Amino acid sequence: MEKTPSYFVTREAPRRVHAMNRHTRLIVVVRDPVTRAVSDYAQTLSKTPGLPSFQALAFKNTTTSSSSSSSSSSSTPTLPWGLVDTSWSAVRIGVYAKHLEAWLRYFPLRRFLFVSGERLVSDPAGEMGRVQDFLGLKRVVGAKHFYFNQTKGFPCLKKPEGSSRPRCLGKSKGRTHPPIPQGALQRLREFYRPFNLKFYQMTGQDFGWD
Ligand SMILES: Nc1ncnc2c1ncn2[C@@H]1O[C@H](COP(=O)(O)OS(=O)(=O)O)[C@@H](OP(=O)(O)O)[C@H]1O
Repeated sequence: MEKTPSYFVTREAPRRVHAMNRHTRLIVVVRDPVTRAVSDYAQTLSKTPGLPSFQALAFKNTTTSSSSSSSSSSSTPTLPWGLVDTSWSAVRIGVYAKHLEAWLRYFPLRRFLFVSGERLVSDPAGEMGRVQDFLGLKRVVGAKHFYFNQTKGFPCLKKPEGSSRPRCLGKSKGRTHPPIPQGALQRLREFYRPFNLKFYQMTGQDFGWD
């Protein structure tokens, strides 16, 4: 088993994984692409003080007002958040339908399991049940292995193997997200909507992100 999030969005990865073993089972954890973009930004921000704002990176030609500087009153006003900048990786990675398209050229859909990032938090045992079934394993990990840690705000493991103490994921998982203007989030939501719908169609699963 290997976990490398960037495989999903790396052009050469499907061909190489297929060449290595065409029977490979592929598990993809996906969450709302808007929240994912903010999470990605929060991670970069924690390592890069002075990083431009989320909206400066997510949109091309950002203006903060809907009135353009154009002297012509008949000209179309500039949209507050401009065009979404798909060259920014935090935005690009969330276009799941595009990435999946590349993988489906090499692997049939039955080789994939799509895990909902939201349900992994709200119902970790349920999602882990699906993972075990998909891998053809006996259901060993279940509800009794998890508890909700109020301080962390996430589920944690009761007792990992070889330890008598509970264990949560590290500080870099489940960070507080910086505040982002509502309008910017709304604009991104609109941008992702058609891609999300395509992704639901491709996978036969509705992740409920809209
Ligand atoms: N149990 C539990 N504990 C803590 N965090 C949890 C858990 N389950 C899922 N998550 C979510 O995992 C997000 C971080 O995972 P990443 O995919 O960014 O990890 S990685 O950097 O790719 O390894 C992290 O995203 P952020 O909340 O944005 O930090 C969490 O929301």
